[in-house]
Amino acid sequence: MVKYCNYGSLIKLPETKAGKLPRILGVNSKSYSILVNESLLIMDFLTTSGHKPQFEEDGKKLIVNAPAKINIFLLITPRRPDGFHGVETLMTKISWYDQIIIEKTNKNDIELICAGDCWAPDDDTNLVYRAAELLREQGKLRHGVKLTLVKNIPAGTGLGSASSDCASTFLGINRMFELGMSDSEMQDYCSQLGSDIAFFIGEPSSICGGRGEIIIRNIDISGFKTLLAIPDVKVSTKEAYKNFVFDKTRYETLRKRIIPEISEKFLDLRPSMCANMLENVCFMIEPQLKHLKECIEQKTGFEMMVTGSGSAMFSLPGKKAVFDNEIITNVFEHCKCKGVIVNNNKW
Ligand SMILES: C[C@@](CO)(OP(=O)(O)O)[C@H](O)COP(=O)(O)OP(=O)(O)OC[C@H]1O[C@@H](n2ccc(N)nc2=O)[C@H](O)[C@@H]1O
Ligand SMILES: Nc1ncnc2c1ncn2[C@@H]1O[C@H](COP(=O)(O)OP(=O)(O)O)[C@@H](O)[C@H]1O
Repeated sequence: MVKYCNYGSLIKLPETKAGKLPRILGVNSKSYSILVNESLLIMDFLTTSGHKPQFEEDGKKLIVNAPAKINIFLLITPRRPDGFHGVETLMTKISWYDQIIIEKTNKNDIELICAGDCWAPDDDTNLVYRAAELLREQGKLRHGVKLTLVKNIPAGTGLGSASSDCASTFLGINRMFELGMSDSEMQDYCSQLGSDIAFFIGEPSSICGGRGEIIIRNIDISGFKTLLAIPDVKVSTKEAYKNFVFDKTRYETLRKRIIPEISEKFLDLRPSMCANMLENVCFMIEPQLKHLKECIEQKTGFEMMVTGSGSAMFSLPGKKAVFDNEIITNVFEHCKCKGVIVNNNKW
């Protein structure tokens, strides 16, 4: 069976034992094949992902598009008494989406189906399930609901897809069941389930503080295009924070450079606004990512930076730069990594 999708083509290999084969199985000039569970995924080295609306209706189904994010800057402060680190971050949503399809059912429970090219847990640890469960516990959701998660964005890449899926589930259930919850009510629920979930309820770009759950202010960012590198490696957020060592001098230097740059409400993003205090930890956990960054930078001339706790990286080459798809495809083929070109998300 071959399935075509924007992330690649999926060929089911029912006889194959997943653990016995290498991760990258073959490479040609436009694509490469890797083994995911028991399926062979044929990936184009470079794809583009365009803008989608937040909600789409399909008969009785509501489709919610859940955008990924990048952290333009991510400053981390020392561990707090509650075990979390403080953060100061500018997050912006991008035009690459998972989807949550919501349907009413007559059964008095929550059903979760995981579909799409990428893995997500298909049990009650999935943040899509947990959002619906929390609304049931709170007495807000009184119907049965079927939730189908179409997972296009790989987890553990710092693109926030699990968090976005969760926020989108609150938004979708609120809309479909006419619960009348305000954004701030939903953001309170989001904060109970994770640190950077509340951001996805709100505006396209925000500076967030606290452990990530406090939206300090929204910022209008002018349209941008960014090149994402999506390595075939995951980095756990928990592991990244566990290994983080606070460097006061570095924090103060970065803060002095970045904060004056973002004093205005309307911003043209520039590479000088980018910094990520988790990048070194990410490279310590997965050293091949540092080599990958160097490889892409050397071949494209674009500076790449890790988003969140990694493993994905992005480049902001500036307004006038043009991405030459053929050159980038060659670079990603050489560096054995997937690239996605995306825009800013408009909502
Ligand atoms: C690093 C960031 C940057 O935007 O994004 P991702 O890389 O995950 O996308 C976020 O801070 C991630 O937020 P989120 O993914 O919601 O993390 P959570 O589920 O709340 O936390 C997972 C674990 O990371 C640690 N953690 C998380 C946030 C924080 N401010 N300090 C921490 O020490 C805690 O050990 C926690 O148990
Ligand atoms: N809807 C979901 N999609 C993917 N992963 C999920 C989802 N819900 C819960 N998870 C869990 O969250 C982990 C990914 O979280 P995290 O590392 O913070 O992601 P990211 O770095 O991509 O933002 C997964 O390994 C998985 O255990």
